[in-house]
Amino acid sequence: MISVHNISKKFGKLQVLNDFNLEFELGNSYALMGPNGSGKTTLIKTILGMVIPDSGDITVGSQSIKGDVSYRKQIGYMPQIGHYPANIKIGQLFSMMKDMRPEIKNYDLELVEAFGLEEMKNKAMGTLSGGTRQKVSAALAFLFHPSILILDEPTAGLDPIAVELLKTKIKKERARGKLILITSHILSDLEELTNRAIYIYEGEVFFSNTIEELKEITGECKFSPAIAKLMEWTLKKKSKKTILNHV
Ligand SMILES: Nc1ncnc2c1ncn2[C@@H]1O[C@H](COP(=O)(O)OP(=O)(O)OP(=O)(O)O)[C@@H](O)[C@H]1O
Repeated sequence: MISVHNISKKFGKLQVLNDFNLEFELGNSYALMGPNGSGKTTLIKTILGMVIPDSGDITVGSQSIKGDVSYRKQIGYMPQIGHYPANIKIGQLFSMMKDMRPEIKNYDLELVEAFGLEEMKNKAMGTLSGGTRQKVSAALAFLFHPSILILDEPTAGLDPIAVELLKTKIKKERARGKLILITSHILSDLEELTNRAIYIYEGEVFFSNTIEELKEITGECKFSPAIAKLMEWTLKKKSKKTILNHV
């Protein structure tokens, strides 16, 4: 469904993505992991066309993302931090989004209802708490029944009740055969929500396979120690590089 072919991206001298090749299929849920600053958000923004890669191509369905942006209609995106005009009210924001997709008559309002956003429709976005703003971002991501959901740290800043509501919704959509891509540093959430793991480190894809395979190659039967071992391996790789650089 999404094919990432030989994508590279530098910011100044920093090589953030170095020749990335990844395949994302419908019906799978992907945990995108890596240390802070390893390029997770950059990869997501490249898929969304918000960051232009230096080389390579991405296809969504059979459509290249270069040029025609209509592929984005298939994607629901929940950003790490949602930026909205301060004066716009929650209700107005949803109306505006609906006006942008007049062809869609049937909305997914499950999260709007679960989070009680209808009752807050007259509150201005600029007055909302961080968590409420996250609830709005989550509800917008699901609004048009997209077949692909890209969720950048979706549970960060949400209270425990909202976290459970959102996780239930993500699992429901996964069961419906959607493609879900999640970044998070909360391993228990990733273990619960995903079946495939991608670990990126220093601009490269260090691991991309099923969580079962991850457990097998690390010799760990639980997700969290398996990730810890992957991280150890990346650090060893780093120290080996450092030693070689000093020779
Ligand atoms: N527009 C930009 N201009 C310059 N540097 C950038 C830009 N966007 C990202 N970077 C840099 O690229 C690197 C990767 O950032 P990115 O946000 O993709 O990391 P991340 O893996 O999502 O991190 P985190 O886990 O902290 O959210 C960082 O060093 C960041 O400072």
